[in-house]
Amino acid sequence: MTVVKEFAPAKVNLTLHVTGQRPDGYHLLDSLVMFADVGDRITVRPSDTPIMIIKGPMADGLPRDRTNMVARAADAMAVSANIQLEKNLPHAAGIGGGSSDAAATFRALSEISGKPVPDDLLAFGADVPVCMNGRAARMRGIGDEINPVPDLPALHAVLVNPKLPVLTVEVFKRLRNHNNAPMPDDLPRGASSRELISWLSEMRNDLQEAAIEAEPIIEHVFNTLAVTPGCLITRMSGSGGTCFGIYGDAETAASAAGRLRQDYPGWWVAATRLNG
Ligand SMILES: C[C@@](CO)(OP(=O)(O)O)[C@H](O)COP(=O)(O)OP(=O)(O)OC[C@H]1O[C@@H](n2ccc(N)nc2=O)[C@H](O)[C@@H]1O
Ligand SMILES: Nc1ncnc2c1ncn2[C@@H]1O[C@H](COP(=O)(O)OP(=O)(O)O)[C@@H](O)[C@H]1O
Repeated sequence: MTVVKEFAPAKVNLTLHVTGQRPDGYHLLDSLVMFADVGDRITVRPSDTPIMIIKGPMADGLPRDRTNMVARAADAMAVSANIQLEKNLPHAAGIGGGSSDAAATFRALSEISGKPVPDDLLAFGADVPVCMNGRAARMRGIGDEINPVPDLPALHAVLVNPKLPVLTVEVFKRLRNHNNAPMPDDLPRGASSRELISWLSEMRNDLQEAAIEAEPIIEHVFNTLAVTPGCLITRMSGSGGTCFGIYGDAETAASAAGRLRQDYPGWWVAATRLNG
């Protein structure tokens, strides 16, 4: 029997500039996005009845009905399948878990059925188009303008989430400045990792203040990461609460992650490579 497996990587917003707001309330963004080597896993098998099985360390609390992003993607494709979601990423965490799951489901169902994925991926969430692409990209518009940025160096990072959900809509609601400067036109393509990190230090996540207001523990997560040995830069991803630190090599990142796990057993901590 055909079995298709797809990886749904965590999305990391290295930068997230909010540059305007449309009359319908949606915000214009300018974001440099990379994808991690940690993520969820989707396994799809043909089945006469649609089945969704959710397991994995972060499965608790996820919707198990047809509102789950995996089920939404399957229903939109009108492909009956047995879909297993191994949930490894925290949810409502600013790392696009639901969007990445939807994108992986679209890819897998397209492969088993031969059907194309829907044209309007944005209708499933502002992060779904960039997750469908799955590679480092500059994301603009409200998430619909995706330009691949192929020549970035890989980065060694630690992702930390305090396991408190942060709702994206609540963060945007608290945002006071809706018109901030975009990133420079030219991104540091072909840069070394040191050069990229130095460039990032001039960039922002414009949602950070609003996210901390919504969930003050994010500031603690951020400050805790910032003082881990070898941490070169600390940022928040998306609308939070996941923060990340970047390190010079995989060993330094792994040792920071080990220390954080020991000190904060209630937090989700992952050492990861962000792929360029
Ligand atoms: C902020 C970002 C940055 O990558 O990441 P996350 O924090 O979700 O990971 C995304 O734009 C989120 O994408 P996604 O989580 O798919 O958002 P959606 O479900 O489409 O929107 C949730 C709510 O966020 C607000 N929203 C979202 C995107 C956008 N460009 N402007 C907005 O104002 C709207 O209030 C919307 O109702
Ligand atoms: N497969 C899924 N994985 C994660 N969240 C999902 C999924 N399906 C539906 N959701 C819902 O989507 C919301 C956003 O979750 P997620 O995509 O993880 O966060 P974020 O938008 O912060 O990146 C949560 O409230 C969650 O309950």
